[in-house]
Amino acid sequence: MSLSRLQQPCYLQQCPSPLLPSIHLPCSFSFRVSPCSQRQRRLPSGGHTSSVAVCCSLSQQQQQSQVLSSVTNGSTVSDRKEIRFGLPSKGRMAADTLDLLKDCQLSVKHVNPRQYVAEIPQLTNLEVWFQRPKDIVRKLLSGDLDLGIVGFDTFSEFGLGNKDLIIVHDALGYGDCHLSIAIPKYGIFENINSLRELAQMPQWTSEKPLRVATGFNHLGPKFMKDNGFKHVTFSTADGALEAAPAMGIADAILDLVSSGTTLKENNLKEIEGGVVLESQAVLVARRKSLIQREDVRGIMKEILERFEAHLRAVDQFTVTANMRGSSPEEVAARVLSQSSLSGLQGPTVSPVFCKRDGKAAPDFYAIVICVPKKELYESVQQLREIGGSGVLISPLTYIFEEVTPRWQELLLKLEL
Ligand SMILES: Nc1ncnc2c1ncn2[C@@H]1O[C@H](COP(=O)(O)OP(=O)(O)OP(=O)(O)O)[C@@H](O)[C@H]1O
Ligand SMILES: O=P(O)(O)OC[C@H]1O[C@H](OP(=O)(O)OP(=O)(O)O)[C@H](O)[C@@H]1O
Ligand SMILES: [Mg+2]
Repeated sequence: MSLSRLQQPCYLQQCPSPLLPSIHLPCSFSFRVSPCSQRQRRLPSGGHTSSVAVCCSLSQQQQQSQVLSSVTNGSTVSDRKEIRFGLPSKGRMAADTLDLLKDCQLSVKHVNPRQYVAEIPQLTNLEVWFQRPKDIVRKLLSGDLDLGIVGFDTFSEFGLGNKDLIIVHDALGYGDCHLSIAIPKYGIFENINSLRELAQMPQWTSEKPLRVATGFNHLGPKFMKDNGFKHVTFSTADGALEAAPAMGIADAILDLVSSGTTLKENNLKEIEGGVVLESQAVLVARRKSLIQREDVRGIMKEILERFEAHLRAVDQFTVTANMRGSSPEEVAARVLSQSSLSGLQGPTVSPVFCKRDGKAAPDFYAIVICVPKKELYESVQQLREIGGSGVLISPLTYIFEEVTPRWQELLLKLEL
């Protein structure tokens, strides 16, 4: 891997309009695209990138899409040969992402936490780039990354529904949270318990709109508009949004919730119909990379198969038990009569031979089944009821199916 051949990444910066922190719908933003290096960057065509400034009255989404498509359709996509995988550099997603890869025998070799490039020795020609989640999405759009792992919320907020981004695995099993609107429990909101009631409050007028604080400047306005809010303004901040109502800066907030503790501690409540989306970590890819490069598809398939096999296994135990019986069929029928013992594809029943009258004869049968972890005790009880003994429980690491369902779905999405 030659790092000297790597392009300097291109930063897409979102510059709040002078109106901020109060953004009125339709939001007005300006965006600047500039190379991160001081020098101008040579393009494969021999041209140079230059700063692009967009500042017009288009909606935020239209503006962002326009800038992003000029980046994507333009010339930032290099003819590099490496495959680039973006992983969260810090925050909630970082450690769990590395753990998942490790559990799938794809450990990331990362010598120094301040170094942003690493490798997965099992996957040749793959570079891991550690980036902030929102930058992973932006760099997938600009073609500077091919694959990535981010939260679905970040994917939706910064991906803007762009068709060049594909979700390859939508449930990696960590980073669970939801994006939700929350209002104070007190004052004029005391008896407001649904989004409908909030929208119908007579207090909101064009002179005095509902003020929402959010870091989700794309999803927030879209959600409120889709839900019939006419008089609403948005302000933004990088964190601690829950303070905004008590500070008198906002009436409501739209932010991520997982345990709900931050809302509770700040005297805020969620309301019926107020969930914008449910989120967890997702594996994403750039459509063009998958379509144009067989090697990207190959690596994607391997990562996806390992993820699927591991995530399918992680909630299951292997259960082995001995049962007396007259034949494998009779033992199987007894096992299948129990709701918690049907396993993934029915039980494996093997004769256990012992010596009887000088001959080897099946005396009892060993059964092997997979049971969901949360049904373990129930399964053991059912096994005992049908004559099972010597029950052994062991963890399950992978379940590889004949075909990987999400890979089949991906090929369909790619029309390949
Ligand atoms: N309670 C939670 N609050 C925020 N994010 C959560 C929560 N639970 C899970 N997540 C997930 O973690 C991600 C946030 O991670 P992190 O805080 O590192 O990123 P960020 O806030 O987008 O980055 P930055 O701090 O650089 O702005 C979210 O996008 C979401 O997918
Ligand atoms: O439901 P909970 O489990 O309480 O989690 C929700 C809180 O966590 C996040 O904030 P974070 O901790 O990232 O701090 P920040 O707001 O300063 O970014 C999020 O923005 C909420 O404030
Ligand atoms: Mg954060």
